[in-house]
Amino acid sequence: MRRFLLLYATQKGQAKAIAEEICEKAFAHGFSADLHCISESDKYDLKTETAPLVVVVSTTGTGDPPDTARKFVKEIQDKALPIDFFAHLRYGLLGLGDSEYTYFCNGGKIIDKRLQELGAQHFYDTGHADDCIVSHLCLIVVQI
Ligand SMILES: Cc1cc2nc3c(=O)[nH]c(=O)nc-3n(C[C@H](O)[C@H](O)[C@H](O)COP(=O)(O)O)c2cc1C
Repeated sequence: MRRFLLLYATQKGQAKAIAEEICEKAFAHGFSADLHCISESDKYDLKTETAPLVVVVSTTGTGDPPDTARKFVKEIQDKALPIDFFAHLRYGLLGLGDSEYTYFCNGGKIIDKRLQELGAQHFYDTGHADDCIVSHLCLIVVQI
């Protein structure tokens, strides 16, 4: 089976649930995911990772990454890191958020921007999932 690393950063559990679903769906397609919370830095090492990386990250507060991603974000924001630090990484990122907030999906955007600055490359376009759309769809369904 082809392996990939799947990290999630969640405040209330949604990003974890989505990551678990990705894991199941990927398995059915012949991929095996190493699934970890982004805070479990002893379980993965992006400096040496050769497999594709998938990150699912929500937003909390006023455009902040989840608390579980704070240490990770602090580490990758280290100005001393060389611009090719993550040049070996291929990744896809899904940001979760709600467009009712000013800083839509900003937790994901912060991580995405920094991974790019450090040389990582997308293997798939970044997605921004919007709670607001789901709420509107629920309202429409209720009214039918
Ligand atoms: C207190 C709070 C603050 C939030 N702030 C933002 C925000 O600034 N920008 C945004 O796009 N979404 C924001 N959201 C929406 C969440 O990112 C969204 O509901 C997401 O699906 C939650 O995922 P999680 O359960 O993995 O944390 C906020 C939600 C809560 C409860």
